[in-house]
Amino acid sequence: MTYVDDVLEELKRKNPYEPEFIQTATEILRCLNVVFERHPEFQEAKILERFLEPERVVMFRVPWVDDNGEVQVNRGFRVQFNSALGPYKGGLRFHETVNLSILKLLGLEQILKNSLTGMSIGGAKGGSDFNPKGRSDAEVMRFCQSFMTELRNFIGPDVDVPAGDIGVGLREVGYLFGQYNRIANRHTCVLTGSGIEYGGSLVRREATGYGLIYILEEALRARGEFLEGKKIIVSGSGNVAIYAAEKAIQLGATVIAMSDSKGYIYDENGISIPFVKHIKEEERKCIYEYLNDFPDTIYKEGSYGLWSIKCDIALPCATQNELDEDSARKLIDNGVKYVAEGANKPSTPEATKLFLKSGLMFLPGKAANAGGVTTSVLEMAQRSSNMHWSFDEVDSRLKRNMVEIYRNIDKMAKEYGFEGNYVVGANIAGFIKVAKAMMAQGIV
Ligand SMILES: NC(=O)C1=CN([C@@H]2O[C@H](COP(=O)(O)OP(=O)(O)OC[C@H]3O[C@@H](n4cnc5c(N)ncnc54)[C@H](OP(=O)(O)O)[C@@H]3O)[C@@H](O)[C@H]2O)C=CC1
Ligand SMILES: N=C(CCC(=O)O)C(=O)O
Repeated sequence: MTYVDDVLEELKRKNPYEPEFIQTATEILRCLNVVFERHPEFQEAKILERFLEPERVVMFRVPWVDDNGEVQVNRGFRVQFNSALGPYKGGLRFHETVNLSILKLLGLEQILKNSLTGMSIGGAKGGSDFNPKGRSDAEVMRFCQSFMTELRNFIGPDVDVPAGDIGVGLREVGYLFGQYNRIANRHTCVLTGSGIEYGGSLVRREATGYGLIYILEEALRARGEFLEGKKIIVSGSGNVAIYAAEKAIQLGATVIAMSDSKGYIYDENGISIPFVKHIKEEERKCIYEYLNDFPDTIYKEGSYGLWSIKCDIALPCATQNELDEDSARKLIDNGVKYVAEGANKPSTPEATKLFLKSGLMFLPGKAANAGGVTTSVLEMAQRSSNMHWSFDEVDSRLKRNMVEIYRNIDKMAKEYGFEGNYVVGANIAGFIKVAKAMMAQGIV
């Protein structure tokens, strides 16, 4: 048994009811054995034991009243995982599946993702089991106001700066922002992904999706390949999926399928992103509505079948564990050459293992979807300096950062003898920077 094996066994014992957290911790730790061979000092200082224990977890009651006058009660969380590199930074997720295990998975991933950006930000994640889908604007507002009334005790520009994630878009960030300003009486950068008119940054809405394509484009370029003419399937049709599809099409690819939680649409000639935007961003409806304007499009219920469509590139942009081993096998058998994760941990460990074994180019989410948090930090920089950069200025900084992330994980993978394995490259590159910061700051 290695040091990592011992730590993992103890982690499973201490967290017996957190399968999602253990799943992602296992993947990360399996990449780190080689690090501890070169850095025995990390083991002496118990860096790994401290890295895997959140610095703080808050859980709180969120009472609110629905449009029928009925009292509702939800549960809110903020997992402030690691601040060795700077103030906590990470999204808020509103979805009925939210629980501590999933938020610790996301928080652990966020530490490494934020480290890979090269920016001075720690890792956190939060949210609630509240599902905004089907709720009126007034109900979403009342929920957000109640949620922020409690969360504001734990966040701040130099402490913890949340942002959006599943179920938390421009509308939700606006209500959260308004409530914070009202009760804290401070107009400060306490949330990113805000509206442009009240201090938000251009490109933040597009950033995760655009950044995914920028890092994919760099990986293709390194192989003498281009997006031009490639057929792409994208899971999800939310913020990340829409803007990944938009940028891929701008660069000459064809997006032939997209999904939501109810089903997927497929058109070999290409999906109209402006119409998907209209359905999802403006009307907040199901992707099935796409057939109203494009009746020849194929629609299938259930998002799972999406992965059986033949494509060159697969971009899972919906949610964790949406792409399992069977789906990975279908993609590989159909000749997929590139997989880049827009979502957080969308590929199961078995699917990831199969992708890596098959030799295709696989970019893990902690590197590939870091464009969102990168641009969140650009938003913080603009707000603190009361500047407002142009779209092109922010977009070029985003692109540069995604290229840098790719080069860093590629270099680290080679340095540790795992050339082309970007899961190892990302986990080692992200971890070493955090570990060195933790060593420098003593036993805290
Ligand atoms: N927003 C951001 O800044 C970032 C987000 N991410 C990650 O990207 C992913 C998508 O987030 P985002 O686009 O912001 O979220 P959105 O809420 O905007 O969109 C989520 C999309 O995924 C679909 N979806 C949600 N749950 C499931 C499910 N269980 N099965 C199938 N489809 C599902 C939704 O379908 P439906 O419309 O039917 O609900 C929707 O199309 C998440 O993993 C998130 O953590 C990563 C980095 C940054
Ligand atoms: N949801 C996000 C965005 C986090 C942020 O912009 O602070 C993520 O990186 O998963």
